[in-house]
Amino acid sequence: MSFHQDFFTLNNGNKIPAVAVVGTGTRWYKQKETPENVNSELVSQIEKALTLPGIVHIDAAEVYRTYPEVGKALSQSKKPRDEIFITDKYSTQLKVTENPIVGLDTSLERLNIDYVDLYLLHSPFVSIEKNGFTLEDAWRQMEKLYKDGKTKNIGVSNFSVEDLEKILTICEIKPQINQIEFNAFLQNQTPGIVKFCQSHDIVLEAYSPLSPLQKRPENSENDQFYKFVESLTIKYSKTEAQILLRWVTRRGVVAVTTSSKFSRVQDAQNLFTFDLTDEEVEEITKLGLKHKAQRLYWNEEYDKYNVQSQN
Ligand SMILES: NC(=O)C1=CN([C@@H]2O[C@H](COP(=O)(O)OP(=O)(O)OC[C@H]3O[C@@H](n4cnc5c(N)ncnc54)[C@H](OP(=O)(O)O)[C@@H]3O)[C@@H](O)[C@H]2O)C=CC1
Repeated sequence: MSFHQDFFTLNNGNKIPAVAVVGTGTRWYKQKETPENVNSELVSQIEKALTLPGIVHIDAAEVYRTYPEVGKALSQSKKPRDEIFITDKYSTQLKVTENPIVGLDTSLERLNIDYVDLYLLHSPFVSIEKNGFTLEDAWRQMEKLYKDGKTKNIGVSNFSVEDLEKILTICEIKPQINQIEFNAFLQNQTPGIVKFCQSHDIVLEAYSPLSPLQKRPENSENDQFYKFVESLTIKYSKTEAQILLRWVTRRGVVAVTTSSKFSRVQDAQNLFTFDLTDEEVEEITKLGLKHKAQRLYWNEEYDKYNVQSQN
C-alpha cells in the first residue's frame, strides 16, 4: 500500500499536514511536572510515530507539561527536522511563563530545537489583570516571534468571531490557524466560527475530532449516525476513527488526534488511502447535527452556545 499524505495551504503559503497524529494533551496531560513523572509511554508513542513515513505532526502546549517527553523523543529520533511539524501553545489561562516571547524561548530551549512550525495563543481569555497584558499585546508578541523566525506560522486556539475580529483589526500578520473543538457532535464551537474562519482564510484545526467515539450515547448501535459510520467502515475497510478523521479533513479542517495505542496513531498517519464521497460527507454532517452538542472542553465559557453549536 503506497503512502500518501494531505496538506492544507495556510494564508502565508506554508503547508500544514492535514492530521496531527500525536496530541500531547488530554490523556497525557499532567497537573505538575517533576523529574520522577516523565511518562515513558508517551515518549515511546512519539518515538514510534516519528518512524512513520511522511511529515509527522505533534501537538504540544506549555500547559500540558509534556515537554520532557516530547524533547526526549525528538532527541532520540532520526527523522529530519523538516519532516516533523511541531505545534506549541502559549498558556493564556495559567501563567506558566511570563508572556508569549518568554514562553516560546523557554520551550525551544527545553525541546532543544531552533523553531516550532506553529505557535498558538491557547485561548482568548487574556486580560491586564490576569496576564499583565492585553490580547492585542499578546498578538504583537506572536508577530515578533514569527518575524524572528522562531515559529514558521502563528495562530490562535478557542477563539470566537469577536476575538478574531479584535486581532484582525490590529494585526500586521493574520493568524494562520484557529484550533477549536470540532467534530460531528460540535460543528461550531462558538457561533459562526467555521464559516468566519473559512471565509477569512484562517485554517481551522479540530481537537477532539473523535468525541463521538470517546463518549457514546446509550444504545448507539440503534442510532442512525453510528449505523451510518459503521456502514462506511465496512464499505471502505476502515475503522470508525478513520472515517470520522477523514470527515473532519473533508470539511477542510486539520484533525488533531491522539491515542495510547500505536495502531491508532499509525491509522491516523495513513488516512489518505481512501476518500468519502460528497454525499457521505454531507450525510455525516447532517446526522451529526441531529445530536445535541457534546462539548468536552471550555464548558464554563462556551456551554451558553450549545444550541447554536449544532445549527
Ligand atoms: N487547544 C485546546 O484547547 C485543546 C487541544 N487539544 C489537543 O488535541 C489533542 C487530541 O484531543 P483528544 O480530545 O484527545 O482527541 P480525539 O477526539 O482524537 O480523542 C482521542 C481519544 O479517543 C480515543 N479513541 C480513539 N479511537 C477510539 C475508538 N474507536 N473508540 C473509543 N475511543 C477511541 C483514544 O483512546 P485510546 O488511547 O484508547 O486510543 C484517545 O484517548 C490533545 O492531545 C491536545 O494536543 C485537546 C483539547 C483542548
